[in-house]
Amino acid sequence: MTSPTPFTGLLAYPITPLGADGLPALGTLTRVVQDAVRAGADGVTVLASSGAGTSFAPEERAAVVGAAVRAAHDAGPGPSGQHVPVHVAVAAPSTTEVVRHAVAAQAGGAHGLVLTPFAYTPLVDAEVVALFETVAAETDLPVCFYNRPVQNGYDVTPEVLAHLARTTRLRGLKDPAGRTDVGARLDAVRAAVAREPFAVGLSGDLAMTEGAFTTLPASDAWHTGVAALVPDEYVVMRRAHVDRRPLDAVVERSWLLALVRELGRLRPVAGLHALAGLLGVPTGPPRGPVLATPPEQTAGLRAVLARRPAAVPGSRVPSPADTGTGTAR
Ligand SMILES: N[C@@H](CC=O)C(=O)O
Repeated sequence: MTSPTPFTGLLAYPITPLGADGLPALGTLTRVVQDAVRAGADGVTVLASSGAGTSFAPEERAAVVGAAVRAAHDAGPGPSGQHVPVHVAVAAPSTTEVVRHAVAAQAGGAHGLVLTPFAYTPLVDAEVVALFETVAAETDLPVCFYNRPVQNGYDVTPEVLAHLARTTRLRGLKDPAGRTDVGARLDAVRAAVAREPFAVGLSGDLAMTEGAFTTLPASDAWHTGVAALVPDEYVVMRRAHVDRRPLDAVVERSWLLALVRELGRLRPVAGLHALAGLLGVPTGPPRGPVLATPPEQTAGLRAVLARRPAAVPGSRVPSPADTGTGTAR
């Protein structure tokens, strides 16, 4: 990373818990966000894919953003000694709607935006650039590019990132950790954005957990939905990865690997809701068309949870090594 950005460190992406009425359960969300912050997460992103952001109406999104911002603030300072930032994912099928979400997020106290280009037909560079530049003209918030090449049919190039880092407040990338030649990709992005404040981050729990102590290259950030539900173990793994202390992390890493492999057998968001329920975080199933995980498919998750390490000593103690990569908010 070339200089401070808020998209740095371990960034937890909570589900949006739902009540029996099908509406966002703000008390439960508050608890999830506070647990993640107190465990040592460096930031929180609501309403992304784990949080099923595109399934909520504007007033529901505003309530989620407000609850998350309050929760993160009330949880006290994070590892950097300052309150952790809350980012809001603002994907929508039209630029008008993205801008509306972005403006609302800023009004609701968000500290950053996470934006993935979203369309039925894969977009081209000029359309993506126009989208990000339009958002930048309407809000002051820093933006993280959420790159989803498989799902969106668009894979952002280092050149487009460099352009946007110059012309907008693009300050980060969330890129798949499982892509081929991820190390070369990160190097190419870093070289392209070297003149701007920019955090090069990864996502994909399986690739990150499998590779954390072997092939996974160093990155400024990990973006993860699983970390929002089991933050203690994730904080330990991230810090061990950053500090290159593999032996300290082996218990948590082994357990997380088993957990993410089980989650990989389930549908993505529904699997996180099932995990939440098993962890005592009350939530209904995600909104349709996503279906709830059938109870008979949760045996593997139950077995992994039964083997959860009893305690994660020291996981709530801030590590200068993790914040020393330039985090500043
Ligand atoms: N891709 C996830 C975060 C990483 O696990 C999301 O958008 O919620």
